[in-house]
Amino acid sequence: MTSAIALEHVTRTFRNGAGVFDLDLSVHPGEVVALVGLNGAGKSTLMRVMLGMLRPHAGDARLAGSLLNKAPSGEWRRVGHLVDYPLAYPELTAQRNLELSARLRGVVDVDDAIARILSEFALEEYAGRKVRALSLGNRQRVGLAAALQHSPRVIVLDEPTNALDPAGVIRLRESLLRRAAAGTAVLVSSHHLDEVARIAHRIVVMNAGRLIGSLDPSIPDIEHAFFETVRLDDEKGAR
Ligand SMILES: Nc1ncnc2c1ncn2[C@@H]1O[C@H](COP(=O)(O)OP(=O)(O)OP(=O)(O)O)[C@@H](O)[C@H]1O
Repeated sequence: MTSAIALEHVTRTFRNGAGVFDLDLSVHPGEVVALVGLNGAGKSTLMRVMLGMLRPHAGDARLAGSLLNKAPSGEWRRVGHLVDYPLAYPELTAQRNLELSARLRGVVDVDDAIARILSEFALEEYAGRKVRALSLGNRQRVGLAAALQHSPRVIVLDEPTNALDPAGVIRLRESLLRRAAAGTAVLVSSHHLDEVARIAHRIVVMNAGRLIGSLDPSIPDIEHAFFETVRLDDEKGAR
């Protein structure tokens, strides 16, 4: 099966020597892959390379089998992502922001898509408010709504539960599980190990810019397994 999105031997470093090194990672349609790692491990950098926001120094990034710079625009329209900050114009209302982002993605029935996503993320009462006047969590909900309203076939979310309240976390979990069950490929990073264990088919561990192994989401003490994996890798590096 062609990967929905993939990195092959990707390296991208920064001037200070940090970055990501020789990464291989594929996410297939219908699969939820969680990316976990300590602060600075390289999760956001990996996602930025995967989305074409950073050009790799070595290796290839692919979308639906095509190199990113050759992927048809129709494939890009089927990508939904939230990396870094929610992409919203603060002076416009939540509704207007969703409308603009839906049009950019070629959504046909914009009103219908917005009504659905507002309900999915319980944003109806905030639709008419300017984004700058929303709470952090509600701004995050608007960012997620903008990333998901066009029913993407590939979803990449960097720490999407940041600032969400428990109800928001549950809504997002249900949304991602439903989308994956319908064939969408999902890559999500998080520091909440128990939460990702609930939704991920695979949990991939990053440390110091490398992928160092995977964790079985069904194991009982996922936090212990995570720290043990990182500790063993650090010990190897120190030898
Ligand atoms: N633009 C940049 N210039 C220099 N170094 C950078 C840049 N972006 C990231 N880095 C470095 O690359 C490494 C990986 O950062 P990255 O943000 O990908 O980690 P992360 O796993 O997403 O961390 P966190 O969990 O804190 O969000 C870090 O050491 C970071 O300081």
